[in-house]
Amino acid sequence: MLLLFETFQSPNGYIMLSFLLSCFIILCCVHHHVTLKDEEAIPLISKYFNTKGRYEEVNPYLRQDILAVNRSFLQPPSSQCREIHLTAIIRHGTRYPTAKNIKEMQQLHNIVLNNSIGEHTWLREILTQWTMWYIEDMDGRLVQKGVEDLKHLAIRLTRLFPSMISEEKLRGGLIRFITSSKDRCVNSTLSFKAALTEMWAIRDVEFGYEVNDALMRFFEQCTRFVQEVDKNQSAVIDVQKFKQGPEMMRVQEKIAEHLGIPSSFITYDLAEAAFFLCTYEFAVKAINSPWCQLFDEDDAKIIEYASDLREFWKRGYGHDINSKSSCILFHDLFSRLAKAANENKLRQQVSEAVTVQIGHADTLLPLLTLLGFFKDTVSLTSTNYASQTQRSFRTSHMMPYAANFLLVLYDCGEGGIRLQPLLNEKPLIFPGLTDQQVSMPLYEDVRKHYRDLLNGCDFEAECQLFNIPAEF
Ligand SMILES: O=P(O)(O)O[C@H]1[C@H](OP(=O)(O)O)[C@@H](OP(=O)(O)O)[C@H](O)[C@@H](O)[C@H]1OP(=O)(O)O
Repeated sequence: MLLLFETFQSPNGYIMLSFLLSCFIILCCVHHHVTLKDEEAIPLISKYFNTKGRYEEVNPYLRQDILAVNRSFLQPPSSQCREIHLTAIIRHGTRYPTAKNIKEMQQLHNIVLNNSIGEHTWLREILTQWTMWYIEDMDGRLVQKGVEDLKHLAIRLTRLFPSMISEEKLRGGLIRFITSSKDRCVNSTLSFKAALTEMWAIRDVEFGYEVNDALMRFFEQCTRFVQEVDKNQSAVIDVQKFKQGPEMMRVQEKIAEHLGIPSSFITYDLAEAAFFLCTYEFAVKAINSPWCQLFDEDDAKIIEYASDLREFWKRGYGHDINSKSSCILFHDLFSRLAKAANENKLRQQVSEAVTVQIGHADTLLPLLTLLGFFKDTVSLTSTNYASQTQRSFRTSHMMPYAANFLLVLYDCGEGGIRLQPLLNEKPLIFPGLTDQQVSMPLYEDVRKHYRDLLNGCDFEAECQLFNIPAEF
């Protein structure tokens, strides 16, 4: 220490010390700038992006390491537990806006560019320099980020469940892929499979997939849902009322003020289009777009609620048929669990170890609702926004791009057969199941809990237009 002190006492020592000090300061600045830059890249309102949100905002630890996993979440009750079946129902990855939304974006941008409307504010000046690059042909197609979303998810799931999603099981034909026919889902399926074949350098075998819209797009085939909800404006009357209500009117006025445009020009749809431009510029291009400057946190929470209100009444607890339209997927899931449990009981190889099903937010939300997840004590309505700020039914937390609902069946030996649900790689507790202590209840207890659905929930009966109660 004395020698070191003496060294720095010398003229050369001072030069060395100042050099080391300046290196340290530069490194701190670079680190701070990089961190700041990273933070600056993330819109402050990104946690309110509903189904237009990135997966990384639901699991922020992935921003530092996209392949990070936390096996401690799995918590099997004992070391005897081994996985015997895994079903993963996954929403496609990041996509372009739909044609419907692109039209609204174009309409908004044309108003911003029209010098004969209102006057120019500094933000409007910036937005007139922004190039409208979305075209209707994009129409919801998967983007490169969406390919990466599914590849990274596939790799994380092999790390979380190495005995299930494995080269041996893939080569053994024990992993099955089912997808919606939509381009974004098919390409998400191909991305998930490509991650596995690339990781294991499998070039000699092609692994197929099944297109099954009856399962993955059941909402289109449930006649009663289509007639009574999807095509029935009165089924979402609360959404319409909220869109015309005081909270949204204020958001639209603030957007108009920011743009120097008369508020009469900024309808709900154009306000939503501005919000979507912010979400897509971030999700697709990782840009904190000037469009995001049109909203503060309060505005974003209001627009988030409007979207949740729509999903609640169209895909969630608002109408019973919303969840009953997913009966076909529910029975498909539980019949596969029953088959795996039986094969395991007979000491046979489980013929379908892993099932990967790729669909939409509209696939997952009704199923989660049918199972009772994320249910609030009070319905979301057009008049209780203020009291619903802590609601469970919040698609920004549930349903980002690449959202995934997993059901993992375990054989725990003397601990019995157990079933663990996970959403977005985090464990869920089956709602209303008595033994809340374990995150992994007995499979039989889960079946007892859902026995009414298992014995009923008949898709044909539920979805026929004149729904005659089953007992007749
Ligand atoms: O508001 P858009 O047109 O984006 O709505 C899409 C759905 O997107 P989401 O509301 O879930 O963000 C899209 O669901 P996705 O999971 O496939 O992205 C759905 O397939 C599409 O038909 C649009 O739903 P809509 O209810 O028909 O507007």
